[in-house]
Amino acid sequence: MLRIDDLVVRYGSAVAVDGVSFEVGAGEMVALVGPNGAGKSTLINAISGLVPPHSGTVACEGRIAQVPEGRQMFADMSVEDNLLLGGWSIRNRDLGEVYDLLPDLAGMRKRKAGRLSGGQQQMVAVGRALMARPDLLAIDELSLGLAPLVVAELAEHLRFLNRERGTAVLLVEQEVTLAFDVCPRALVLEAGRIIAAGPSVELAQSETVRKAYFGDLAVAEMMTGPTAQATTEVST
Ligand SMILES: Nc1ncnc2c1ncn2[C@@H]1O[C@H](COP(=O)(O)OP(=O)(O)OP(=O)(O)O)[C@@H](O)[C@H]1O
Repeated sequence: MLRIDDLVVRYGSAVAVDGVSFEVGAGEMVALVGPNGAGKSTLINAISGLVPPHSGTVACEGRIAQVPEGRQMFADMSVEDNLLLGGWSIRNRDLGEVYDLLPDLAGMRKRKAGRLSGGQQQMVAVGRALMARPDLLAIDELSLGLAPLVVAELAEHLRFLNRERGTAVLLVEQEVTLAFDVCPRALVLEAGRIIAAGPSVELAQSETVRKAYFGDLAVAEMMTGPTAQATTEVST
């Protein structure tokens, strides 16, 4: 449903995304990981149309909605008003589906968004994106600044959305373990290029990926146990 071909994004003369190509199928959950400055946010912003590409194409069969880095709540507005802003582009004022999918939001709908916890705000940010009735949810850093238990709960909500509504997810995430756990397939970006791609369980086993990008994180053991086979394709 999403197809990226040879995408290049520049900031002046600096190349932030350097010839990236990949696809996300309908209802698929794909993680985009990589070190700081790799170009993850730039790539997701280009996919959402927030930054213009220098060259290449972004083709999407359905609607994309983004959950931005840092959540970007309208702090003085209520949760409900923040949600309604998410439906603005398609004139959707029906909050029912979002409250069905994320029932906690209904309970806090009159509260000011700025007074909520980080985890609650992230849930509002996801709900706000869902108001656009997206076929693909592009999430920039779900776990940013949140406690592990809160992140685990949000991840469960994502899996539920994907299962119940078939929403595809492109998850940009610093927390590699989380990203690999939530998304069956992953892309590893470095210096604007995809340097590895494949099933998350296999990427987690890749020595190259682990050593170069995730230090000593025992991602593989956490996900699959130490005996799983490494079959990932890694290009340099
Ligand atoms: N608005 C901008 N103007 C100029 N350069 C930028 C801008 N935004 C990002 N960059 C640069 O583009 C490169 C990619 O940045 P980007 O934020 O996309 O990476 P990232 O992988 O999301 O990093 P992080 O995980 O730290 O958010 C970096 O070198 C960054 O300094």
